[in-house]
Amino acid sequence: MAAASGTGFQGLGIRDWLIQQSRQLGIKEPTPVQEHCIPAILRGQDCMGCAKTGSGKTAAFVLPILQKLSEDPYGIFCLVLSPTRELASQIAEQFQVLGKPIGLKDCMIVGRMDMVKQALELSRKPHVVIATPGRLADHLKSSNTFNLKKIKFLVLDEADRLLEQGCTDFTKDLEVILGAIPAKRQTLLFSATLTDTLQELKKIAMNRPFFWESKSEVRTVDELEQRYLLIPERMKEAYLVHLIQKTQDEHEDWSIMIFTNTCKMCQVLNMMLRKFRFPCVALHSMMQQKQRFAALAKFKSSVFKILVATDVAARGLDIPTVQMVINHNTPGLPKIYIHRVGRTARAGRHGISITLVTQYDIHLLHAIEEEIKSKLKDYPADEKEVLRILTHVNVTRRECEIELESTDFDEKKEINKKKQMILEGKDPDLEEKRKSELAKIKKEKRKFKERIQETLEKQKEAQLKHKLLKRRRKEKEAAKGE
Ligand SMILES: Nc1ncnc2c1ncn2[C@@H]1O[C@H](COP(=O)(O)OP(=O)(O)OP(=O)(O)O)[C@@H](O)[C@H]1O
Repeated sequence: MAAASGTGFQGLGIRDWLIQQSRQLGIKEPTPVQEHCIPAILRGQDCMGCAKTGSGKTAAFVLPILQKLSEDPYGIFCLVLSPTRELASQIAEQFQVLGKPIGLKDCMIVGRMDMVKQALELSRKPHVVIATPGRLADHLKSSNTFNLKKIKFLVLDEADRLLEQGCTDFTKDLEVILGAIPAKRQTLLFSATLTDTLQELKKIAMNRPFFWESKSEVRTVDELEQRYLLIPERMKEAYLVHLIQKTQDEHEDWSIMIFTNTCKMCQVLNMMLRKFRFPCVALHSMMQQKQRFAALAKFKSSVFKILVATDVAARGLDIPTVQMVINHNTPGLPKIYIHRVGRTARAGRHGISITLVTQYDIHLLHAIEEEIKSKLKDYPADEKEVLRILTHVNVTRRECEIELESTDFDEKKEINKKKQMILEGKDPDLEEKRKSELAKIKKEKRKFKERIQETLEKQKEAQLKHKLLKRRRKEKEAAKGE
């Protein structure tokens, strides 16, 4: 990985015990984001760091926080927020390893895990709390056995995701959390894609933050080979099977992450690839949390070399063995593309990404290229081979869909949706009614528009006929006159 030129971590003010500890993780020379952000954080400034995927942003905040903690240890000293439970777990691991010499006590507060156990851990005043916003807000609302009134550091990892109103909207939970922490604190915000939400983020970091952004024009790393494959929609899965087979034949030791856009598609692809005897596991938000952690652990340890995931795995996950990312769907937002492909080619390693693009997605590909300031190259696939397996793959995929439909997968999805609404303080039945009324109004509007269109067209037709008749009449009269 490109190390910064300078006098190493010592020159940045990091103490020897932390330098020793970092070495054990292969962190020897600071990367540019570390070189610039660590001194600012040690000086006591708020900090916003925007650097490419896999460039060491986590250590850029973990190291100075641990150093400050070692000078004045108490609990709860630091709160880190992450958009996903898997990422929270990874950050907790970095804190544990680097903070071992000072006997760091950390605590992870994430959804779908035992709430009572978590409340007990919080009451024991850990030094660092790493949390997803929803679950932490629940604890703050329901418990008085802990408080966050003395925290010195607030970290928002993947800060732009925490602020945007995507399918999981964190803004209400953030309000609760920001209301429970002191105004006098250091706020640290990191992501590979901060710039869209810069103004909102600046409001959270109140004290004119130190802002550092990597200079390079291209927004993905040089070590990443970015390819695309233009294919017909109905051949997507056949191409996917072909790509995986080819990669496994040529590079036995590679791990592959496949991203797709829905939980259902993720489940179907996983089932289908397993029928072709590929060693794969799935990761999506409709799985139980224990299953999610277990799937990720199996993939990380290379027991399974293929992970089929939704965007729940797109940000932050650091798995060095991932050499290839396949986008089963072209991401609708360039930002999501940047994070997905950033799961490979990390920390200076090489990697390849292949994005499947259908006839309907070409504009998305152009938007991605414009945003990352780089052109993707065509991937040469063996079309004959794909045609040979096409029917078999499509039949297998259909079988998996039927198999999944016979389970309660869709029902579970509905139940999860309702649960989410209740948590957001909405009444699911009322919402349902509102939705169907809205759909009715839309339908009526559409019919009305269609009727108007029809009338206009009829009028136009009549006018044309009238003109035509007039012209013919004139022509006849002219002929008679002659
Ligand atoms: N100074 C360093 N030298 C070598 N390796 C490092 C250094 N700092 C961090 N790393 C390693 O680089 C990898 C990527 O780091 P990290 O996960 O912090 O990236 P990131 O910038 O947060 O990426 P993302 O935007 O995808 O979340 C990790 O395995 C980490 O241990």
